[in-house]
Amino acid sequence: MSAVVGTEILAAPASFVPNLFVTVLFGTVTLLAIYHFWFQSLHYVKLSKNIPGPTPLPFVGNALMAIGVSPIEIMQKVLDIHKELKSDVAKIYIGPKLYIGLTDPRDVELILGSHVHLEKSWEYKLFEPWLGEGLLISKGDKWRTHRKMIAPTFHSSILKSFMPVFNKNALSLLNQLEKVKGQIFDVHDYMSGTTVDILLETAMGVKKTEEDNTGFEYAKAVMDMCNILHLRHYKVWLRPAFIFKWTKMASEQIKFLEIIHSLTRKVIKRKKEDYFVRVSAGEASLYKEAVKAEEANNKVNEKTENYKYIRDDLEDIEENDIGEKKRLAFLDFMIEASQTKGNKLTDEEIKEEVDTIMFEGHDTTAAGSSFVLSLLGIYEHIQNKCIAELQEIFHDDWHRPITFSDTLQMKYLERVIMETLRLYPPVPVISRQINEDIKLVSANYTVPAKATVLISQYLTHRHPKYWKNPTVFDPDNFLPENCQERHYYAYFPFSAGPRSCVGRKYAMLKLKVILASILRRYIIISTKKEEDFRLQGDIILKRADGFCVRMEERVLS
Ligand code: HEM
Repeated sequence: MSAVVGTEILAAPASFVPNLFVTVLFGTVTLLAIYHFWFQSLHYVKLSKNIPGPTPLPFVGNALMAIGVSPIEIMQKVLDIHKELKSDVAKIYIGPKLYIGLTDPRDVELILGSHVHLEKSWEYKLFEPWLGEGLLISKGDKWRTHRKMIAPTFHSSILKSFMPVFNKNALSLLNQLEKVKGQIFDVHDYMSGTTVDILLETAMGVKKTEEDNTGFEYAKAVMDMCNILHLRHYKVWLRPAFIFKWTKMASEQIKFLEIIHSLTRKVIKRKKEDYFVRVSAGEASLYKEAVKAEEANNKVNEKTENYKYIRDDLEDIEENDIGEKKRLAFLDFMIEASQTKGNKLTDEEIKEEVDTIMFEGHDTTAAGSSFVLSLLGIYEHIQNKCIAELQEIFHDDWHRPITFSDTLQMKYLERVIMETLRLYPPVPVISRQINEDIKLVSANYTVPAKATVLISQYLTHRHPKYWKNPTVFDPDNFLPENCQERHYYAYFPFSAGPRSCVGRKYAMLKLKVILASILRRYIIISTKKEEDFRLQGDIILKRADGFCVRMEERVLS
């Protein structure tokens, strides 16, 4: 009896297992089929069906291609996919989220030139613990009002007054470089520290003390933060906060943000103290005059806006310049604005904008100048042309401070910088959230609402249809006669249109002073060829192999 019972008991699971297996299999297939039909019925999926791209898997899309891939490899992987697809429009899915890459300038213009597609994509949200809702990320009215306040604080009339600070810091940089003369070293470390110091003294109006090493520490923390954000961008499983918080990176992020924010807090505190000292000494507020000047300026802009196609709001501000002396530098303006009755600028908003300007203003120029030096070290004939131009400008007075009008004569150096930013754009990709369908120009495709558009300066700047020898470093690409016929959106290292970089004139001026100062003192020699550069696009484009150069004293004949 017991044996029979035992047999019955044992026999039951044997027939039950296949049933369970079939049920689970059937259930899974049904769920997949429902998901598939639901997914295929989505507006953005239907509309983007014919756009080429790697085949996505259900649920995860193409996200798995990031598994085990290092930050250096991911850039190469994306470039390989682009090469394989041979298309100016390409799609990729991360889970159910659709990303569309555009490389043709005519399509790029539809996005960047528009006053509608201004919203940054979700990926920028990962910056929020660092930059809050600063200008880079904010949207709607907040972005518009802050942009109107901040853009004029980088106007040429203010930039001219920064020349002594640029010169002083360039000299201090030369003295630091003296210590590594004749050795192979990573020039990026020096460019980072110097650009932070310059930003603090110009845009923030805070003097650095000799023993202060915050510039270097800050720059290092920014680089480490960028590494984390980049990893979270492409390893999408690290995106959700509830997963990220259990990783080692989360505790590191807290440490890096403390270094970054303690500098910005210190800067704002010092500046506020200065302000109250000035006010208690009975000095008049410069803010009201500055606002009056800006309002008059904006009225002129409103009048022109109706009939003039505006490519870039900064151009407009330049054209309608008034009130040379009335403008205030960035942080002076923000502090004065916050203290003026009726102004709604809060302390938190000031902090967000200071963090944004400090980040955008230093890492980009540090990378840009390091690429210029690497390239000049490789192409000796181009470096010699720069020297010939500098000799024309400075004649026998080779060591005197550089003036604003000298920089206007540095046409060849300007072309070298522009060509460097073409091949190695410090911001290699930008993205936008699309909220309505956009019919493209380059091909018969529509970017559907809800897609995220990726626009890569790196790829468009090397587009063979728009550049003669796309991968050859040739500053003559920017001779006026060679620019005339080229599409305006074939080159946009500073982005373009209403959301373009507010600091681009500042950046160009600073780069000219720093680079001309280095070239006057040193011969630059690179230890590697361009094809040996190992690029890493972690938010800001860098050389993963380091920006290694050697500098020797220049003896002029
Ligand atoms: C070579 C140097 C620089 C390059 C290549 C560069 C590039 C860019 C690019 C591509 C954008 C658009 C980013 C996006 O849409 O995601 C941008 C935005 C911005 N940049 Fe720069 N930048 C440089 C220097 C600077 C400097 C020196 C400052 C300030 C001192 C600055 C401040 C900003 C700000 C505040 C924005 C956000 C503008 C907005 O969304 O309205 N940048 N920059």
